[in-house]
Amino acid sequence: MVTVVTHPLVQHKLSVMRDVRTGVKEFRELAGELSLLLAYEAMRDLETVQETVQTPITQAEFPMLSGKKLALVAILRAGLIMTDAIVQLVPAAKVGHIGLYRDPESLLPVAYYNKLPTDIAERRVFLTDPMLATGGSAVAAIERLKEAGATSIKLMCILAAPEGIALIEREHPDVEMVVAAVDSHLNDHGYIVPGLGDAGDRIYGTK
Ligand SMILES: O=P(O)(O)OC[C@H]1O[C@H](OP(=O)(O)OP(=O)(O)O)[C@H](O)[C@@H]1O
Ligand SMILES: O=c1cc[nH]c(=O)[nH]1
Ligand SMILES: [Mg+2]
Repeated sequence: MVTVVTHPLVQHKLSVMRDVRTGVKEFRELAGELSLLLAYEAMRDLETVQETVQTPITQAEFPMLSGKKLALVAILRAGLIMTDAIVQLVPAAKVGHIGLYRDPESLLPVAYYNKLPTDIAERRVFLTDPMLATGGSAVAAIERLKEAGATSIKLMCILAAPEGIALIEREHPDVEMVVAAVDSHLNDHGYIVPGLGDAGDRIYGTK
């Protein structure tokens, strides 16, 4: 299942990120802001329980977060910008990192790092990567998470291609996706069209 966050604030920020004239500083800031807005939607179904709170006026019952604890997992590099932002909203969440880069010729993911919270099986996992293109990187990351025992995984992306969404739905139908937009298609180099270019390079200024 995929949820597209159509809120005008999300769409405006994404449109500015797409603009080739948007520089590193603004791109990073927008990616962080968009991540917070996506997390607001992705975490909509977090469980709460009524707890007694003493306000300055009286005592009453109010909702507090309950249920499974959270883990934010970034697909390196680009996913880091998202977890760095989202952890501000959920400071008790543990953060994991899965290092993958996409081989430019084969477009297949190459793994170089894996560090996950040891109790990930007991946590709700929010996996972040700004770009879901062929879906190969996200599928590889989900496999690492499931091998480590994760049973509740939501994938958060800024931009997705139909090809990537179809692959996740086929390989991991239990993984819900929350994205800001679904673009038209992939070009011959596996880039999302119209897209926003190479997210990692635009975040870190490496090209
Ligand atoms: O869906 P896919 O076809 O696998 O492509 C998407 C992947 O490509 C980009 O990472 P990249 O390999 O450029 O690495 P980086 O984050 O280190 O820049 C992006 O951040 C995703 O991880
Ligand atoms: O369009 C794309 C596809 C993969 N990775 C990116 O950063 N951008
Ligand atoms: Mg990557």
